[in-house]
Amino acid sequence: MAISMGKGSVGVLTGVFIASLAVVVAVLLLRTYNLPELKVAWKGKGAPRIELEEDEREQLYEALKGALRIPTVSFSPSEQNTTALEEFKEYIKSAFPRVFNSSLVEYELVGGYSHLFNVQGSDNSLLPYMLLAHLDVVPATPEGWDLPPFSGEEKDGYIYGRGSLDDKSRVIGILQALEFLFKKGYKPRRSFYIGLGHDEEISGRHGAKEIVKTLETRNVKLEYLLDEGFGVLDGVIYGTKRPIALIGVTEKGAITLNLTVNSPPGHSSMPPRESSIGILSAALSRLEQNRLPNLFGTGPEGSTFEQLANEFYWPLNIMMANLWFFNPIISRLMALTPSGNAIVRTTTALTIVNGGIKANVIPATATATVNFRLHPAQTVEEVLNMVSEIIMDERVILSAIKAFDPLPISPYDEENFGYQTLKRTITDLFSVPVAPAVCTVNTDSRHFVNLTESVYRFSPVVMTAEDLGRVHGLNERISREGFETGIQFYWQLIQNSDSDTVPVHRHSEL
Ligand SMILES: CCCCCCCC/C=C\CCCCCCCC(=O)N[C@@H](CCC(N)=O)C(=O)O
Ligand SMILES: [Zn+2]
Ligand SMILES: [Zn+2]
Repeated sequence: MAISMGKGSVGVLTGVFIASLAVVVAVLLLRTYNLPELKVAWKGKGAPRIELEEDEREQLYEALKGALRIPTVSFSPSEQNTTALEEFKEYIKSAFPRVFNSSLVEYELVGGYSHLFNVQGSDNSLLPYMLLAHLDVVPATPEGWDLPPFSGEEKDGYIYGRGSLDDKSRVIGILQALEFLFKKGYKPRRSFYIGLGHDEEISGRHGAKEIVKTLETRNVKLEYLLDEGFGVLDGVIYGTKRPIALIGVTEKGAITLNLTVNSPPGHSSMPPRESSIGILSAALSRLEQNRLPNLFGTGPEGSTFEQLANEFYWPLNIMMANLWFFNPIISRLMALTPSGNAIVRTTTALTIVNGGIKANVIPATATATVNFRLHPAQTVEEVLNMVSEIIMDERVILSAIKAFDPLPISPYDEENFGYQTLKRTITDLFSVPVAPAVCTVNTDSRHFVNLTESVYRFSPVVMTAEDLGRVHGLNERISREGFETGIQFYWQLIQNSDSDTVPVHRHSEL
């Protein structure tokens, strides 16, 4: 039976369609332009800036350069340069005499080479907080560097060296800020700890974990903890109008999975139809081709982009403010770049492969290692199940040598003392918007979740995409100005943390 419509019905349908479209557009625009301003001004005064004399300024650069010259390299989980770790102990003692000799500081060595400082405040009713950093670095050879990686040399206003970003500038920055504070007669009201791990680059088992055990035996609870993170990102997030500070409120989980295939060895002149290397390669290829699902918006990354919506150029601002509508497009766009892809899903990285001993021998065994970084909405168990389904071959033996779930999401509401104190200090110093984010790499802070629910990751420096490539890469360096600003940050954060109340915003002035 044919359905016929009169001219009138068509007109009504068109009218309904146009009205619906208008409603959708109105909602999109309202949500975009009614977003609260990112608040960047605060009630009351924050800590004033440090005023440095010229000799003090030189002293802080020299302190960093000296630290960069000590090659505290973590080569592998079982090999560290312990001579350098010993030297580093003596170095910080001589570079920061006020910190080590103050009657307000209890200092102890933990796990052989890690350092724990307890700075006594005057008000025991306030929970202490903790600043965490690590003094070990990944290896570096001089090839490809403009200046040798362990020379601490300077060029065009930049101090070069392995660790100048990750993470010796924070180690030295925190100690230097405290040294200056003591020099000016500062006495903290709130107690705090400084923890300097010596094996973060190889999991923190003997450093950060031992610090945690030490504090746990003393029943210590923390108001908040701050460790390394991405910092103030300039031009890194596509489509943003100005630099953005991201505070890591969680970090991705991780699995290191070994794959092994055994098959009968033999002469290469009579190869089997399938060899251990062939079976393994097919499994690896399936893993790389079948990425785990795009989960954009199911973890705190949705909040990051919604909170930052006003910071994007048109039309991205409308899309970010309305993820309920544009999620399918944004999630696909994000997956196009490696850094965006790391945010939207559990990533799969093939990192080690081994097999074969001689050109005319069919090997008995082939092995590989795959490193997964887990999206906050997934667990180790779920990912391992998905991986087995993708490989679908019982000849491939799977064994997880390291696995942990994504870290809990730390609070970032207006009542949280740690988050708001950090946010205030960042906005006072850098005058940029601040948003919560997922940290896509792992840090020592993950060992501290039993001591506080408020674990944050933020490094006080402006980073471009090029700078991010220098972390663990070539020509790692920090500008003189960037380093000094970082010290300002800790100088102010320590004083702002003395407050017993949560900082309160007032309307944006930027
Ligand atoms: C005065 C202060 C100046 C501050 C300057 C700080 C500059 C830092 C800028 C960026 C740092 C980026 C942070 C990178 C963290 C990388 C962490 C990492 O690689 N973790 C490993 C952990 C490995 C493990 N075994 O656990 C990883 O995720 O693989
Ligand atoms: Zn680091
Ligand atoms: Zn590192």
